[in-house]
Amino acid sequence: MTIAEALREATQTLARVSDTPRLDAELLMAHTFGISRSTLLLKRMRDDVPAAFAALIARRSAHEPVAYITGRQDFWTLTLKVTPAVLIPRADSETLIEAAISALTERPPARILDLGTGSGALLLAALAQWRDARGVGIDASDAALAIAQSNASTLGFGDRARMLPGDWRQPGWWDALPAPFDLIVCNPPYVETTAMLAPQVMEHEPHCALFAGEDGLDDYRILIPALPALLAPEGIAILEIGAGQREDVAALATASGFAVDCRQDLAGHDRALILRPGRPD
Ligand SMILES: C[S@@+](CC[C@H](N)C(=O)[O-])C[C@H]1O[C@@H](n2cnc3c(N)ncnc32)[C@H](O)[C@@H]1O
Repeated sequence: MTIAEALREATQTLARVSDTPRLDAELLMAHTFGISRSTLLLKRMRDDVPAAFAALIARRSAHEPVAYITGRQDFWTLTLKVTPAVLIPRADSETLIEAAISALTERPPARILDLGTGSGALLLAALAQWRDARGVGIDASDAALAIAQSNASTLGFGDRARMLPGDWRQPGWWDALPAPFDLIVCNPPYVETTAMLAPQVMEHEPHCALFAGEDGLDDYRILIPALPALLAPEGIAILEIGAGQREDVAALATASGFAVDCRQDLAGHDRALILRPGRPD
């Protein structure tokens, strides 16, 4: 069997479980060879590959996400290690970095905080963007922090990034943080507990990264009132939001004294709220 034939067959198999079957098949074939997807076309089939590839296709067919199978996910300019301990960083979340760059062209941030850092995606993308900045990522999950720390070290940001345990459901959770910050980024859990998610999310990604009460707003209710104490006077906070949450989250932000802007993702959905202190609408 050639690589092209194996990919064709796998694409047909994965069409049952994936919206991107050909891409998934190519990523898993490249992973089997231990090469990048872009160099796959230059390869010839090797004897050991079909069986190993078939095992990966079986895992993907059982809804396991490609990123957990390969152990890596691209985000912004970075390739991050991921395991089932962390949410797989989504391309939509890059909207927060784009919003930060637009808002901070005149004032590069020196001190950055990432609330619920997971794999470290947002903090590390920001540190890649602003090479003189330092940052802190917090997470309630020790397993996630270990991944974030590993990503920071692998990417060479170990001396500029600190990953700290912290649970914003505990009183005084921000006392130990080295505030104030010029930029706070946060992609909190925001899915309604009753939501039906795709099996590849529901059965494999950490629920503590996803669900936030009946209306999905529990974590915003805790986090937003704490932001004024964490931000520098000219600082900004950028929060990811889910479908239909713009008005409710903006109302929480306005009630805490913020002026609020919104940035849409590439699909045209409201995705990032930009909060500036002290200038209510
Ligand atoms: C939606 S994920 C975002 C991960 C990463 N920032 C990203 O964008 O890919 C939310 C993260 O918040 C963390 N988290 C959930 N509840 C938390 C809490 N009460 N305190 C601190 N972190 C929490 C989860 O462990 C998870 O890593």
